[in-house]
Amino acid sequence: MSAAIEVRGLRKSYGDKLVLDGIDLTVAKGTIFSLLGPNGAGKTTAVQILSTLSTADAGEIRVDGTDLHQDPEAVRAAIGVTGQFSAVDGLMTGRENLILMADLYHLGRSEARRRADELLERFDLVEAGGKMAMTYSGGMKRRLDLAMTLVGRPRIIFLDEPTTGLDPRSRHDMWTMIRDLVAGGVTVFLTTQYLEEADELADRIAVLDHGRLVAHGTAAELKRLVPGGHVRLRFTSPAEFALAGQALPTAVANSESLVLQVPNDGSVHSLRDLLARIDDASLEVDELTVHTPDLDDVFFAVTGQSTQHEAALSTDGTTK
Ligand SMILES: Nc1ncnc2c1ncn2[C@@H]1O[C@H](COP(=O)(O)OP(=O)(O)OP(=O)(O)O)[C@@H](O)[C@H]1O
Repeated sequence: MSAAIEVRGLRKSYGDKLVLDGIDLTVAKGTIFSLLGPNGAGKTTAVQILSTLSTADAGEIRVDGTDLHQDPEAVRAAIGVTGQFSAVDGLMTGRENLILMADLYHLGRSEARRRADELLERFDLVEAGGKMAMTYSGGMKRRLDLAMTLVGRPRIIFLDEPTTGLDPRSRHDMWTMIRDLVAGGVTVFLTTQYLEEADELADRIAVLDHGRLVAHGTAAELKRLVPGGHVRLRFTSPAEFALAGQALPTAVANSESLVLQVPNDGSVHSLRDLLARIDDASLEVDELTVHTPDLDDVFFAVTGQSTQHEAALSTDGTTK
């Protein structure tokens, strides 16, 4: 069985700026693949090339078994793209937007209406279907946008940052819809800046940084790339902090924040052991938190960038 997407040696520059520097990737049919990277890493450029909207400088690309250079039309017929910029016309109702899209696929009048109603139902837009799209919330617009992408029944869908700017509730709704799509046999190529999103959804993840894939694998494989977890102990008194440093010699100390990071795998056994040592030394710990490696750690390890900015955005839901 051939892969849904196969890319070898993909390169792209804008002027003298090298944006994609020899990318290789394979996306299996019926899976969610996530291309993860910070702002400006080249994610949108990759999606634009794979979806025929832009051309590569070099590289071999097969989408749905078709060589993209030889037959871009066949590729276009197999894919759907939902980008950061919506195809939704705000002056038309949701239903009219869907019917217009169905007309572009020459579905015929009654089939177009039937398909529009089916998609309104599926994306929880039945009530909103008769209202102008400009009155929709951000989450509703994204759902309509995705519904419009599905009118042509694509086998492969490119979702470019589908939840950027959505509040946490709408983001979770979108995740459910993406999972449902894949359960129906569709392949999803998802770009995101949110580690949590890739962790939740993706079967495989590739991390793009400065035009190169710096890591790839399942979320679990990526997490294994970084050293094990730790327990973070925070103290209020510098004297107590110094004593703790002596009692726990393997800890990494930050004397400014009075924090010790003690290597620990987070198991009950090793936590009990650590608590016993804290007790034996009669240490007054102000705060104790257990930290197991997550994709944030991987991201930091492979790109050298902190994701605190993205993490903050992913919880408050504001736009990037
Ligand atoms: N048409 C263009 N002309 C010139 N430079 C471009 C063009 N499109 C993108 N770039 C540059 O290429 C780099 C990668 O951009 P791209 O939009 O692919 O990144 P991204 O990972 O999708 O970022 P974001 O998360 O901000 O969307 C950026 O430095 C950008 O300024």
